[in-house]
Amino acid sequence: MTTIIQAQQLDFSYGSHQVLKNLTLMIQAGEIIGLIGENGAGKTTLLNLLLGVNQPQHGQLTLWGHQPGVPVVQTQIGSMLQGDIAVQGITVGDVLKLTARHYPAAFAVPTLLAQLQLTDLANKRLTALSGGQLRRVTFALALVGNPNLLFLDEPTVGMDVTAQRTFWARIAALKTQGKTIIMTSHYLDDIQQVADRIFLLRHGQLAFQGTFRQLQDQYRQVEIVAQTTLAASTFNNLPGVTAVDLTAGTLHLSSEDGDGTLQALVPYLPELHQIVIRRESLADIFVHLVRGASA
Ligand SMILES: Nc1ncnc2c1ncn2[C@@H]1O[C@H](COP(=O)(O)OP(=O)(O)OP(=O)(O)O)[C@@H](O)[C@H]1O
Repeated sequence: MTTIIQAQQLDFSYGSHQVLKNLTLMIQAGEIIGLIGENGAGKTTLLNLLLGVNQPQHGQLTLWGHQPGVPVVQTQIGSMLQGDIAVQGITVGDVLKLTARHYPAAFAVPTLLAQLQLTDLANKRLTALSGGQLRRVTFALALVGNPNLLFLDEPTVGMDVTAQRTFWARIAALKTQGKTIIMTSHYLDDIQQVADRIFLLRHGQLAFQGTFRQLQDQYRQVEIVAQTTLAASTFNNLPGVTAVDLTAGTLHLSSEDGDGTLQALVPYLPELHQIVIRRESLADIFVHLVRGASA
């Protein structure tokens, strides 16, 4: 495996506000990394360090063994940041052609436009695009250079359902081509589906890095859902139960001891119907982690 990104003990502050603390991470070629965390956790700040927009005050950061921001690195990176694109009076086709010139192995613009279903917008000026159309064009700008490494910050925000499907199909294709992708998103179901590894930033520190399966194993939460006429208080003190929600006859139990909770539920089975037991999703675990951190 080829290591593309290596960061050791990175610290970054805006003035006296320390945003990233002691970050150490390594990313291999071909990985899709889901970078998640609450608003303000430091995700965009980390992407900006990787792009060389800002420099860490402490620690080492290299991409392909080079400093961030140097030309040999930049020509291998495509990025789609939040509020990225300076809207100008030029057309979609022209801005893509201009961007493509900076890359040694760029795509032919008409081909890329067709793949991303943007051909109809080719002659439109950027100023005439809707918010969602502008996001789709920004994704095209990230891809046009045929880069090996992509930074995508909240890429699907504002995209309609069709555009999101085109986006995810493209991500799947990029993965089979061995591209490396670091993506932030608050749509955790999507991250759970696509990411090889998840990096969870909490208050500027990496609270977790690993596969979703490893995260599930670490936080052995299960969710038990059932229909019942029993009161919520029946379940509060059962072994392992960490949360009880009973709304309109539907019970949701979170448990950190699935076996223990299920055994304790046996006496209540006659009054529990349509029982479903499932391991928690990334979104569920995220809420527990964030709640735990602020408790
Ligand atoms: N240019 C800046 N100057 C000063 N502080 C900043 C600047 N940019 C970001 N911050 C602060 O740094 C912290 C991390 O911000 P960052 O944008 O990295 O968070 P994020 O995880 O990307 O959040 P979100 O999910 O809301 O996009 C926040 O407290 C933010 O207020």
